[in-house]
Amino acid sequence: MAEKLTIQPLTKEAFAPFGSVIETDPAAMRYINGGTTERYNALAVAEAVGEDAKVIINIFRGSPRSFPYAVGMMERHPFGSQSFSPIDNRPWLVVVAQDEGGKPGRPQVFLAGGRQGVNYGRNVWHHPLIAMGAVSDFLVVDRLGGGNNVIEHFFDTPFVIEQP
Ligand SMILES: NC(=O)N[C@@H](O)C(=O)O
Ligand code: NI
Repeated sequence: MAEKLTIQPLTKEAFAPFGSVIETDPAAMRYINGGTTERYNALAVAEAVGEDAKVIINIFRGSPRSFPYAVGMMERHPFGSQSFSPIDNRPWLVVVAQDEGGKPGRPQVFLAGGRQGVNYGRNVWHHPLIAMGAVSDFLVVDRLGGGNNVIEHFFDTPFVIEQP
């Protein structure tokens, strides 16, 4: 029987074990350009290590997932971080897990607002992009380089996310 996963709101504090939240945090803001621009500074740090490693900027166009949704696998990127920032101002889901002996533990699900992005730290277990409601574009900053940068784990029994 698939275990149901609860959904919690995405906050900087709750997400801290997994990475950073990319949002207009007043604590990170300073005025630049003669006061015409608010700079929300250093919300996350992109990391790229290993052979020929580069930080790259991408757009992912995610098709909406249908619910109830089965979380059957998680992945991690050993050579770099990976960030997702929504372009279409639509809520989406972030699914992460702590590492337990080299495998993901019980997934944790966060509901991200349309103006909230995340940066998964290097090697953090996460589920691939889960867009909701309509085809949604995300600005993605991650790593290009040598070696295999994706490790996947498939659960013996999927977990399930009911309709958010
Ligand atoms: N495959 C790919 O680049 N995407 C995944 O890493 C993901 O987290 O969506
Ligand atoms: Ni990924």
